[in-house]
Amino acid sequence: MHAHEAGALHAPGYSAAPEWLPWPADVNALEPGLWARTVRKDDEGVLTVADVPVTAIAAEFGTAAYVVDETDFRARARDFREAYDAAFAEVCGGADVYYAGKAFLCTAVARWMAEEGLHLDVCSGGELETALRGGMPAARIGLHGNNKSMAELERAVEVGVGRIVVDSHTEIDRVSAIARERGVEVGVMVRVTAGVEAHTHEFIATAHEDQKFGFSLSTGEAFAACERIVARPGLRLLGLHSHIGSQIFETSGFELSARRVLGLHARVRDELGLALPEIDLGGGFGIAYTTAHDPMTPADLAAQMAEIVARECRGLGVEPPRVSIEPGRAIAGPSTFTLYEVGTVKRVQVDRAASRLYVAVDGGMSDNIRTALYGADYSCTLANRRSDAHPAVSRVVGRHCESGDVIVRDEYLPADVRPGDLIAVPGTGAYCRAMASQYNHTPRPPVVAVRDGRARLVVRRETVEDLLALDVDEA
Ligand SMILES: Cc1ncc(COP(=O)(O)O)c(C=O)c1O
Ligand SMILES: N[C@@H](CCCC[NH3+])C(=O)O
Repeated sequence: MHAHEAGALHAPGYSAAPEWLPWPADVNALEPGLWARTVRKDDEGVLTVADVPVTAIAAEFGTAAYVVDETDFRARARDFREAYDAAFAEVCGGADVYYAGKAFLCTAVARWMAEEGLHLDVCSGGELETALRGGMPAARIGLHGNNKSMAELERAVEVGVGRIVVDSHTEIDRVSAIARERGVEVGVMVRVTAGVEAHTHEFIATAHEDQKFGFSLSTGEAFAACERIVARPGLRLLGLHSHIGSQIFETSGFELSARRVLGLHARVRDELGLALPEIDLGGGFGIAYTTAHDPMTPADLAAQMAEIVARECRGLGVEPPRVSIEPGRAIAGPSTFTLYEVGTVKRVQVDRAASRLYVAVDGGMSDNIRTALYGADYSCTLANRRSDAHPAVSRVVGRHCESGDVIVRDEYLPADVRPGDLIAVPGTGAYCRAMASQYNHTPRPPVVAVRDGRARLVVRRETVEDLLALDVDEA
């Protein structure tokens, strides 16, 4: 609602809440489907994770803090691995799940993924080193990126990553040169732009034609890339790769991209005489940030995708290659909430009929840029007590020097929310710590992993000393 609309007529019961946000039956209750699996509220209304109260987490580690339910993170990874392996068993002997580390990666997470039997998709030298330090076997790592540096490519070949997903003709030549110099053979996949308009935010769609990723299928570039790889020494073409975008809820986009990419797979067989052993259908599976989202389970997704691949392969008369996928958000996202402390509360009149509570917390766009960047919606709850106050339309904002510094645009909080209260925002495991900045010289929050009644740091809080450590003092 804008100021110039202040004179508009409003129906009785009008409030500043958007239509999709339902009036809460109990403003203290946790919305099912938004929280990690060991998260509850105790009798006093205190949020707990794996039986550890957030009041204790705040006291020990401070706020703002990302709190990850390790059991949940691991279980989601395992659910994907088992569901895809089972669904694709008869189609192509099983499937591999590459956790997309860009969603959130630290040494501990790399270790969890190695232990849970997943593969890992990295997209930079930094992610590669983190994966290795976490004990992920190099053979289970895939390297992505539209502009990998020579140093990154050399390191990837040196440690023997399982695959490099090539994104340009220049890169094909670079990897070939590195392989030849080292006298090794490098497995590569071709990133294919399948020309699919994924139904998601423009900034996170990646398979339409007019963007930077991959080789276009429709112009013949993708086939040309395959020909080039086959002709270059030191390269082994493993297969084709397509990723259509992120936060996607329907399988129709995957169906279209699978059909097109498998069409190219058939052409490579027919014209180059090569039965490529693999295909990767990417990640992008959506999660529930609010009650407006209704994601599919990994089992349903896997079953639908297995049916799509089997049908398309039958139609093309090709032997189904081994399938892999790359979920990031769907594994990391729901496992984590961000814990903040309230600093100030303001009631702001949005027009003649309605007001909104502006609840300012000790974080903001530096620890969650997604609201400002994509217009993402989040939910939240009062985490340190229960309240009998009536629900008030609220907006959780940060402490940065921007009016767009919003974390949760629309939510009901108890009207008596006050300084010193704790607020928890679920669904912040993906692309929050990973995209965190030090804007306004704000040290980045720690990541606290909780499991079996014990909380521990897996990423410590940044300090002002960390921030200053990069400055070159010319005094
Ligand atoms: C190549 C590739 N694979 C996997 C992912 C993971 O996407 P998501 O976190 O939406 O599953 C991305 C990011 O969108 C990506 O670019
Ligand atoms: N960072 C984006 C998704 C892009 C994924 C990387 N290809 C998000 O927060 O939704």
